[in-house]
Amino acid sequence: MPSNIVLIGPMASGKSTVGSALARRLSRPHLDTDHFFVARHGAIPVFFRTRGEAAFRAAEEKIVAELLDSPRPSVVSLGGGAILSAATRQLLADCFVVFLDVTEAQAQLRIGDAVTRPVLSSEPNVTPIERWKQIYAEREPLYRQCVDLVVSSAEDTVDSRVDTIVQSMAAR
Ligand SMILES: Nc1ncnc2c1ncn2[C@@H]1O[C@H](COP(=O)(O)OP(=O)(O)O)[C@@H](O)[C@H]1O
Ligand SMILES: O=C(O)C1=C[C@@H](OP(=O)(O)O)[C@@H](O)[C@H](O)C1
Ligand SMILES: [Mg+2]
Repeated sequence: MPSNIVLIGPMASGKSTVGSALARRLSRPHLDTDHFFVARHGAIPVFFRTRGEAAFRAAEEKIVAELLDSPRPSVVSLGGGAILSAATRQLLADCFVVFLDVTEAQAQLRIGDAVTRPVLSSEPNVTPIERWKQIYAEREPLYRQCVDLVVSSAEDTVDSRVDTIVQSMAAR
């Protein structure tokens, strides 16, 4: 079994939800980088407003590095933009990296009003789902660079996604 399993993908692809279920299935700790961020720095939308995105990315990079250095093999759910950091992408080379894909229609149902994800309201006159699409297009090459397993958007339930990840790891 690889040391850390890391879930990456766009906002609302299910990284936090699937990560939690996968960790339960494997009896591993679940480390969600956004939860650690909030515990250390407070709410993400407030941090974006007061400190800006560059400060968020720097703090996020530090938290990801700390969590990937955990002494116990863990399931780590990253925030959707964590792979923007070259240092983070480099650390992922030693992990089993799972990209959770999601369609625009699924994302639209799942992002809600986007208040908790400030990058979706960063452009005036662009709706959250339009912004989600733009960001996904910008980041997709980076996601694909890092990945060991792609879980297709056709695998729609949390349980089927967990099954696919466990089976793929067992086959290695
Ligand atoms: N496979 C799924 N089917 C239906 N809803 C899901 C699924 N995965 C996640 N969700 C829901 O979508 C929303 C976003 O999921 P979340 O795990 O927070 O995504 P991420 O961490 O990738 O942004 C949550 O409300 C969650 O309950
Ligand atoms: O994609 C992004 O830039 C972000 C994704 C969020 O996490 P989720 O992908 O878990 O929603 C969170 O880290 C922050 O709002 C920024
Ligand atoms: Mg999340």
